[in-house]
Amino acid sequence: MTGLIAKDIIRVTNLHKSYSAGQPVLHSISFRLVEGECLGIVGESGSGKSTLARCLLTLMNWQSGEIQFDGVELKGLGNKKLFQARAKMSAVFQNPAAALNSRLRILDSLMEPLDQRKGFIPSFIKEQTAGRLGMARALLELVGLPAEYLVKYPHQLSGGEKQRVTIARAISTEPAFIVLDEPTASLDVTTQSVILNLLKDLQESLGLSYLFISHDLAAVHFMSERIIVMKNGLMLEEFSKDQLFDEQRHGYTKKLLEVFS
Ligand SMILES: Nc1ncnc2c1ncn2[C@@H]1O[C@H](COP(=O)(O)OP(=O)(O)OP(=O)(O)O)[C@@H](O)[C@H]1O
Repeated sequence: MTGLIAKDIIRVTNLHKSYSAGQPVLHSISFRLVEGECLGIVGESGSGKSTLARCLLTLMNWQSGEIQFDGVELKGLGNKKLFQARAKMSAVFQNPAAALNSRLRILDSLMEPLDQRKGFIPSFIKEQTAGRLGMARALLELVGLPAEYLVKYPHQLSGGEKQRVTIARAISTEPAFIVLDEPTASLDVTTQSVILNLLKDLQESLGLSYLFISHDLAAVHFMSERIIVMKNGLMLEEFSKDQLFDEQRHGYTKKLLEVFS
């Protein structure tokens, strides 16, 4: 990236959010996420990470502040523009079992986003004449699953395999950015590390932009170039990966470091 000015994919300015009449759960949140980077957000349970993710994905409203996505202010967008913005975002959540319809074969769950965008072929699929089945095979191959899995149902897959499918689905439309909200929290330790490595490899090979959310500082440090620490809806600090162990880190960050595995 030397010599090039990276483009902002997300620019959040002074974001405030509260649920109904309750206490604010996000206070004055401001940050940017640039194209091709992984920005990590870490904080204990209840710090507001998922609320922030849901605002960015336009799954909920916020009271004040701006969220620009790819240069477009998201608040107040009409249906058509909102649909266009959402088509350029995707997400992988904690529980892959809930993300896959138990009555659909993997082929149909995997292809849901592409089925809605007839004629779109992701540029990373080399065989441009592959057809629906060919694209599905290529997507599974990208996440290390064999083509036989296309005819299986979710209950026939392990948690890690299911999460591979949701990752393949999330990248299938070549989104401008992907929210990864605790994508390994429901997996055993070995599978967590395999999935994190897969996500990192995909980011590097396809130039993906990630917002990676976790309560696990070690995972955030592994995945991210920059890290934001949140507590009680506030951004306590933001720093680059190599500054995590600096003496000047906030006491709360140092506490999170104590459980660094
Ligand atoms: N739908 C809701 N209605 C009211 N309050 C909510 C709602 N969702 C979350 N909250 C509250 O907002 C605060 C932030 O929750 P949020 O889920 O964003 O935190 P988090 O950091 O993602 O936590 P976790 O790591 O446990 O998922 C919490 O106090 C939570 O109780």
